[in-house]
Amino acid sequence: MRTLDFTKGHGTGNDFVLVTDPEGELDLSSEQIAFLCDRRFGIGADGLIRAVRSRAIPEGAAILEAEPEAEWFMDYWNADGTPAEMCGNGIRVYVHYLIEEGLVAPERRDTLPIGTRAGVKDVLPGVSGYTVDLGRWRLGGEHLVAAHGLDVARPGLGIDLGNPHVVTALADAVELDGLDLHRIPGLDPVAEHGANVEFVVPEEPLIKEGVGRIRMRVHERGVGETLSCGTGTAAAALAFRHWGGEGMPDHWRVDVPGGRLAVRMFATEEGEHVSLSGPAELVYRGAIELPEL
Ligand SMILES: N[C@@H](CCC[C@H](N)C(=O)O)C(=O)O
Repeated sequence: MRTLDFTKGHGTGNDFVLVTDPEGELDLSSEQIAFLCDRRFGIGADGLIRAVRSRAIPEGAAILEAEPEAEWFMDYWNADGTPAEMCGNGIRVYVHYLIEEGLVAPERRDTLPIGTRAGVKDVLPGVSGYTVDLGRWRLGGEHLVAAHGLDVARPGLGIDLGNPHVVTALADAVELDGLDLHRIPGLDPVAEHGANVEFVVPEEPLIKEGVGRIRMRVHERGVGETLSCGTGTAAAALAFRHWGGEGMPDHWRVDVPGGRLAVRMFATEEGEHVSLSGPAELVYRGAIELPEL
């Protein structure tokens, strides 16, 4: 058995095990990752983030050719041991971790470019949290979404933020609170690579002082229901703006069971980007015996 040092962190209750592996020497299997994320037998988390230098992981080495500044790569794994392209809460926690561990130099504390499987994302440390530019997004197809607690399947809109989402609007808070997300929502048609499924309702009023306000619950691909999903909140805000049409704001406040996140859409030379702002916390450090699974 090996001993693995780890740090536990979260962003609005979406929690992660973080491990440092600068030279890419830690060969964690999917089973070991699922063990570490298990809340009864392991540490417990929604996902695992390996801090690895971009040059030490094949996906990162490819990124470095275009973005030599992206020294660090967020190697993100869901709790079931499957890799994911992006994590909006995880990347804020990851940058906080890099800073606290002294893995990035103080003069690099402006915008930090981070390699991910969904390309390089710029993260900006702020006074009360971090803002990540999630980059370009794409509208996808329509699905019918079935979930326990809903009488009939509802329409859902596919949105790609590097990772896949399907967003469904519900009638009201009673319907949202009545959902049982222990079981995976059904999608028709099925999403080719699976999807994170967001259920959303408007707050009353929907728009206040130029800010759109919605509430969301999520079933994450590879995890189950989580207290928050950063890319999911961006997808939910984008879907609501799309459905609302003219007059919808570019600033959104999204309440999730674990807290509150801010989403903003803004123009860039390459087209519209969407950003996500919110807190990042590190809560404890420890060491665990890692079984050879
Ligand atoms: N919680 C994350 C998303 C993590 C990955 C997701 N489960 C997937 O498989 O795409 C977030 O904050 O964005």
